[in-house]
Amino acid sequence: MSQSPQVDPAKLAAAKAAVALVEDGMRLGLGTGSTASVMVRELAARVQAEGLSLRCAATSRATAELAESLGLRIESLDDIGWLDMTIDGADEVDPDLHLIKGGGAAHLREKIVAAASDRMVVIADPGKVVETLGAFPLPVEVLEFGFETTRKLIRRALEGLELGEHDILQRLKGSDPVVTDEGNLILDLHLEVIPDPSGLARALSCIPGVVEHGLFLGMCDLAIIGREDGSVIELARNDIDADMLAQEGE
Ligand SMILES: O=C[C@H](O)[C@H](O)[C@H](O)COP(=O)(O)O
Repeated sequence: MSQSPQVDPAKLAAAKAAVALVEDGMRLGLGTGSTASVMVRELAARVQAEGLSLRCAATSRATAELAESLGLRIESLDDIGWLDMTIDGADEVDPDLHLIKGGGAAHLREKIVAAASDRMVVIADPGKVVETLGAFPLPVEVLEFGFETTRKLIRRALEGLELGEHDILQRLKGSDPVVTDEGNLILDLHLEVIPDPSGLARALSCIPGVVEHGLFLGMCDLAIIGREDGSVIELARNDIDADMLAQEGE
């Protein structure tokens, strides 16, 4: 159940700090991705050591499989009903704690789980902290039906927001399309910068073939940024000094 020796010390520091927030009896959402996996391992170790009684919902099949392999029991979100806290990773975190998520194609389930939680705690390394969202391509989960039409409608929406011409690329694994846990496809929007995340989120949500986009706005309550030396910085909204964190990440 211990972490592998290669685990990133910054991710481990963030994961440990988040797991320290877990209390006996809590209902927890477990995120997806490499940082969330480190957290799931830390959580399983704490549960085993302290005999904590938790109810856990997973944000992906991969997380459910990992958690169960470590002895954590996973229940459906609907059976649990509501969660005290979700701990998840992110691809980008801005000074308002707005996020880009979905680098692992799990943002749809992640958003549903986060929305059903009293508190969303994000764990990340300093490289995820940005002044403005958008360098990480924004994942958008879309239906297979009318896939190219949806891509055109997204392009039109970007033009309407004066975001100009940008690559909107289908996510592939090798030469095969990435298919999400819900059986949908992913388009990655290479925007470089998103000056108005709320406007873009609204525009994308209006497109019928869009199932969910990876902008998490106003959902994150606390970001725990791990550092290589094992310490962490905890950020509430408007607390982020991206330059300082970037220097520490070098
Ligand atoms: O779809 C995946 C999730 O949103 C992940 O939480 C996000 O991509 C961060 O993953 P990682 O911790 O591997 O960088």
